[in-house]
Amino acid sequence: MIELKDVVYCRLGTRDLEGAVWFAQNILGLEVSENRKGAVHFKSDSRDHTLCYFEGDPEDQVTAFELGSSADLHAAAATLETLQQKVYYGTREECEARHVREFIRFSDPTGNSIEFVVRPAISGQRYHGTRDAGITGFSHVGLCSSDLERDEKFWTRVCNARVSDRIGDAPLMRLGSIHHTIALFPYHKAGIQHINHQVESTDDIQRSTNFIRDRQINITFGPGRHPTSSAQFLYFSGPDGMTFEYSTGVCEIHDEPLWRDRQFAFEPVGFCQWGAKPNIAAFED
Ligand SMILES: O=C(O)c1cccc(O)c1O
Ligand SMILES: [Fe+2]
Repeated sequence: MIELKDVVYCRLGTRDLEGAVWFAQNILGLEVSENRKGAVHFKSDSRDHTLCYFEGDPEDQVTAFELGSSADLHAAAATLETLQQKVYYGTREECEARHVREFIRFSDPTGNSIEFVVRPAISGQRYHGTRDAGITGFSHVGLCSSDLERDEKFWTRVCNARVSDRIGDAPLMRLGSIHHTIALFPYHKAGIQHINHQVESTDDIQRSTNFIRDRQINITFGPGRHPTSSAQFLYFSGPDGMTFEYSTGVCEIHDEPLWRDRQFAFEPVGFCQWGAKPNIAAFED
C-alpha cells in the first residue's frame, strides 16, 4: 500500500506566464515565493510553495503528493512498476526546483501526471497575499477520470485514499481527517479538474464573489454550499480554463472506522444545497 500523506503542489504549464502570474497574485490572491527560469512558484500557506506556473504546454499539469520517506518512495516506484506504470525519477536539478528531497513521476490510470515527493520544504514564513482573499491554504484537487470505478480502485487500493462520499460515481477521498484531498470527476481526458484553496470564513466567499464578478472573471458555480463536505464554495475560471475553488468549513472525519461513505445524486442538488447550478463540464451530465 502506497501511503500518501497529503497533496503538496500543482504544476501548470502555460503559454502566457506573465498573464498566469498576474491572475495568481491579483485575482486568486497567492504570493510569489520564487521566480526563476520560466517558472514561478506561489505560496498559499506556510509551505515553500503549493502552486507553480511554468512556460510550457497548458495540457502539462502535475499534481504532487507527499510520501513519508525515501524507502517509501522506492517501494512505491516498485509497486507502480509491477502495475506496468512507467516511473520517472526526478533529477537533482528537478528536485531542487521543486524544493523536495526526491520525487518520482508517473501517470495514473486515466493519464493524469502525478508526482510522489519526499521531504517537501516548509518555508518557515507565513503566507500573505497582496490581495486579501482570506486564503488559509491549498487543500484539495479534483482530477479528471475517464473511468471512475477503475481510478477509485487505484487511489484506494494501490494508495491509501478512503472514500468519504460519492456524487454519482465520483468519489471524494480523504488521506487524513479532512473530508477530501483528492476527488475524481468524469471527463474524457486527463487533467486537473479543479484546484481548491480554503479561505477563512463565509465573509471571504462573499467578498470574493463581488471582487471576482466586478473584474469580469467567469464565476462558474456558486456561491453555494456542498452537502457532502458542508463547505461553502465559489468556483471561477483561471488561466487556460483552469477551475479554481475557494471553500470554507470543510468537515473532518474523526470516527474513521465507523464512517460510511454516503451517496449523493450527480445532479445540481448533489453539488449544492443552496440551489446554485454548476457551469462546469465535469459536474454536469
Ligand atoms: O467539498 C465538497 O464536498 C465538494 C463536492 C463536490 C465538488 C467539489 O469540488 C467539492 O469540493
Ligand atoms: Fe472541490
